[in-house]
Amino acid sequence: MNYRRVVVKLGTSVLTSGSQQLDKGHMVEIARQVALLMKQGIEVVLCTSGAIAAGREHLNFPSFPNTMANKQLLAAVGQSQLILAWSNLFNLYGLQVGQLLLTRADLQDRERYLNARDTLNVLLENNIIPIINENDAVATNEIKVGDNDNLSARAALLCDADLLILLTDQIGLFDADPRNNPEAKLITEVVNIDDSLRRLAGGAVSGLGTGGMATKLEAADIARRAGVDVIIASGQLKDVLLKVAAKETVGTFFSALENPLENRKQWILAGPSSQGHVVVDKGAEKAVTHQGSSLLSKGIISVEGNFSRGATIDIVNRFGQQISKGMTRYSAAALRTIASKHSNQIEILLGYNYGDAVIHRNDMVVFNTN
Ligand SMILES: Nc1ncnc2c1ncn2[C@@H]1O[C@H](COP(=O)(O)OP(=O)(O)O)[C@@H](O)[C@H]1O
Ligand SMILES: N[C@@H](CCC(=O)OP(=O)(O)O)C(=O)O
Repeated sequence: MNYRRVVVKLGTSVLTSGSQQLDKGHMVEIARQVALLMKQGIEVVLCTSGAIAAGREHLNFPSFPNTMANKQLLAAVGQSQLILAWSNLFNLYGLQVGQLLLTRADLQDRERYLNARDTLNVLLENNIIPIINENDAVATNEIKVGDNDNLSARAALLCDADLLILLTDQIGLFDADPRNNPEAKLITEVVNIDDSLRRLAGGAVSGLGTGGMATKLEAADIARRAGVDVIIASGQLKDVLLKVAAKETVGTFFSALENPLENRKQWILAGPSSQGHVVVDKGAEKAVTHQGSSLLSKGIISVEGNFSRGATIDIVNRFGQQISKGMTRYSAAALRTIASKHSNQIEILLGYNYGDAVIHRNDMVVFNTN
């Protein structure tokens, strides 16, 4: 099957070609490839980093202290330069762009999530290239997605893409960080994203980038669970986007999972940030991860955070590993009262009952932790 709708994420490392400023020569090369994909009938969404780098360049590399306010200043200055550059470069190919600046708060609220989805769709239907970045100028840590790898995966879900291409400064994911390990080997295909793979990706981050390969794996995990193929490849590889569209083997490929999560679970995975967590015992861990069960109060050992009923929380095992994320039917205070108690005690202990399941199976996403 040919790709129909593609999200392309460009890291700072690609936009600057490893320098301290935007490499417009390289950006025009990306614009050329996108224009050719569109001629082939493939719709393209760009998720572009580089606002902060562009801000530094535009202000002639000021020696500001590295505070949140100064980063927001750089992003505010740089984002306008970045979108101007993209707009001018796409105009060379007769194409128009539309800008979407998002934060986690926009994805957290289901209604705003659906609004962002409508905007993306209407831009694409009108042959306008959506250009997405995090709204760094207004985002505080609490409402940030935080890195554009995760943001691009969420964009892929929002617009129902069938492919996410993460372009970076390496030719793909290696079995060790190639910067410190010359023996590192390229992994051409990933079948399972598990803890042993995450350990390979824990390493360094290039010059101005955020997150390294760890955030690319998080992004790949979110996207493929929603039925989106993912490729990590080099932004410097000649005709990289055309090669991907022609199904040539490039970089590291993650095939979409065969049974993608339904829309509601995709949103649980990609939308709200977790407000807290419950630690569960061995039996509950097994029931949730291997038996397709809901989480019951009996298996809860402890509760962290101060969340309300309906909040999204993590389920964590005794070793601190996250095994699941879902929507709780009980507040943190209520859970502290009913933790480790049998479901038939809920009404007696609380004076009300929202059901036996603390997190119902239909409201939870389970992770692979091997
Ligand atoms: N296993 C790995 N394979 C490839 N790169 C890795 C790995 N572990 C860490 N890295 C680092 O991740 C960097 C890319 O991430 P990042 O700097 O955030 O780029 P971008 O700006 O493209 O998002 C690479 O330059 C590399 O040093
Ligand atoms: N939103 C930020 C980029 C954050 C980010 O994830 O950077 P990168 O790892 O280079 O993709 C910016 O525009 O500078």
